[in-house]
Amino acid sequence: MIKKCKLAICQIKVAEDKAVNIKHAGELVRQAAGRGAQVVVLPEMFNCPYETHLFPGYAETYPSGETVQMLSRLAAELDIVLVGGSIPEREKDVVYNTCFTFGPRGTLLGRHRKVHLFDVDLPGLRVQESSTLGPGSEFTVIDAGWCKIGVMICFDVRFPELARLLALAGADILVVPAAFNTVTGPAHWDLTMRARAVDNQVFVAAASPARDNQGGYVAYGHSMVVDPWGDVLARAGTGEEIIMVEVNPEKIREVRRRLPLLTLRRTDLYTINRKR
Ligand SMILES: NC(=O)CCC(=O)C(=O)O
Repeated sequence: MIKKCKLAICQIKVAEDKAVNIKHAGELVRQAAGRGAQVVVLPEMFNCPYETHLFPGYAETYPSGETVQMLSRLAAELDIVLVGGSIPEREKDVVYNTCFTFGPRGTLLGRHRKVHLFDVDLPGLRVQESSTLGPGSEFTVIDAGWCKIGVMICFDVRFPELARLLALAGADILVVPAAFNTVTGPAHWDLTMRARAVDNQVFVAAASPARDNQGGYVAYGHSMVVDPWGDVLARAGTGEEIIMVEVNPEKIREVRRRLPLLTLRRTDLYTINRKR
């Protein structure tokens, strides 16, 4: 079962230069660990501007890629669980939007490839992730020692089915490296993160890049941690920031004992039988 732990989110500004991004992410992770964080989370595409046409050029392979090497080294050196946001990852001819999580010995604890690609056509926002990315096809729950972490990458969080699967598989915290934007963020960021927490009575930790108004895609910011009751424990502004909370397992137990949603489900009714 989950133990008390300190979790930090590094809301970092992403630049064009991959090497600069890797170095800068390392500096913020170091700061978070220096403040006592045992679990540190980075945002979606933290080593690459969120521009779909750039993903293949920034992509790297596991385990030789420079970003994954840095994440593994840093997790070992700082003795932390490092949820490495996401990066473009290449395997054979396919590029994935992938989150690598490393443990205190620098070993890979889990790899989540974004399952739901962000293909949308909204007023002021057209994105087609599937033009350069392939979708993952597995769900990911990581035993991180302190807690079990279910990983979803950004758009994945809009699909309650995935969050429910992760919770039923034992996740205590849904960690969401994300890059919502200034179109959908104001309408749905808080709502969606809080909804997944309340539905599943888990913690949700959502990590965004800092906002860069000069960028082609303007990230929303406002990284946040929500508790199993839906209360927001910490919320960043739009600039660079580290937010930190203590995750207390008692909160999951208390909320589930008083309001036993997961045990009161009527799973006997939840299949559609079409009668002709
Ligand atoms: N990078 C993403 O998946 C963005 C998802 C998003 O902004 C949303 O509204 O959903």
